[in-house]
Amino acid sequence: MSDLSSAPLAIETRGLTKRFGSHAAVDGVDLSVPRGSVFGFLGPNGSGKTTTIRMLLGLASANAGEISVLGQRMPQRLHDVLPRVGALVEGPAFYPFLSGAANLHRLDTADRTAPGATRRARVGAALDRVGLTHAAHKKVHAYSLGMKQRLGIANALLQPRELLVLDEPTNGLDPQGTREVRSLVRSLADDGATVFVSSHLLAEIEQICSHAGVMSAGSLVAQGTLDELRQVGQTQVRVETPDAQLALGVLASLGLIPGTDGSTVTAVLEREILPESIVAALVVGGIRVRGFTVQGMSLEERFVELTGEGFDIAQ
Ligand SMILES: Nc1ncnc2c1ncn2[C@@H]1O[C@H](COP(=O)(O)OP(=O)(O)OP(=O)(O)O)[C@@H](O)[C@H]1O
Repeated sequence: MSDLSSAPLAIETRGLTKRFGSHAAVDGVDLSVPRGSVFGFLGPNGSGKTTTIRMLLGLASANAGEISVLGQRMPQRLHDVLPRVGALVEGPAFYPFLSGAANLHRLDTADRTAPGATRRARVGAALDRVGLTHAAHKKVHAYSLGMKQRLGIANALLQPRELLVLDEPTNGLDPQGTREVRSLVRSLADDGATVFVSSHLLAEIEQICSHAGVMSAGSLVAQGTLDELRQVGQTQVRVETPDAQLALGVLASLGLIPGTDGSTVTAVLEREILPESIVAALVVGGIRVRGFTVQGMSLEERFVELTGEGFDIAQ
């Protein structure tokens, strides 16, 4: 990558690194987030997602590496870039005894790039966008967590944004709040913004994202479209048979490394071996085949393989 600042990507990093003492919380990360994508930034707790996001937004400095956001170098072009970016990181601080609308007015007033003349209309539109018009004049302490989170997103939407960066927007929400925030994220992308959303929930990423990047212990271990991420995984063959021990022998004789739980024999399919030749060998070997399937890895299996950790797939 010769000139990072001319990249047609919404976010691009090269060798991005952040150390806390001797510990690299983010370690040589090369992110490529296409414009118009909903990019899921996935990883277990502590894998470096928030630290990366803070560097992207100029909230933390990097020890090494380069960052480009909307084609501009960060943090050098911070003041040009930030007005084009809406962010929800660690939840904005709302005054509990002010209404949702009053809080947004206050936050918009504090933003020197926000035109005062259109403030009232923009606050109304942002509340409408996140479905909070009915609660605009309710005090924030009476909001549910999901409503507070949506108010945080409304804050990010007070001005038209090309990029939205949302750090774990459904964290701590009940299933209803989670559904509300998810469908909001999906609809934000429909408006044409690039959405960069972090999560430790695989199901969430599968439901709302077009692309994903996977963090593990500070490193970006994979990124691409969801389909690309599925395809790089291994393909497995699965034979259901009462002759499991014999089938193990047949598969092994073909050069595969099979395993069995008693009635099912599985093996990772090597590229040079065709499924039909496995079926033929089983038949020739007199194996009674009750079922034969060839399946790619699910995203879940792929991510567990990549990170070496189980993911929360709930919700
Ligand atoms: N200010 C800090 N000082 C020291 N260590 C830190 C600091 N901030 C983060 N870390 C460490 O850096 C690592 C990555 O943390 P980070 O918050 O970026 O992970 P994460 O993937 O966002 O996880 P989570 O979802 O739990 O926030 C962790 O080991 C964390 O303890």
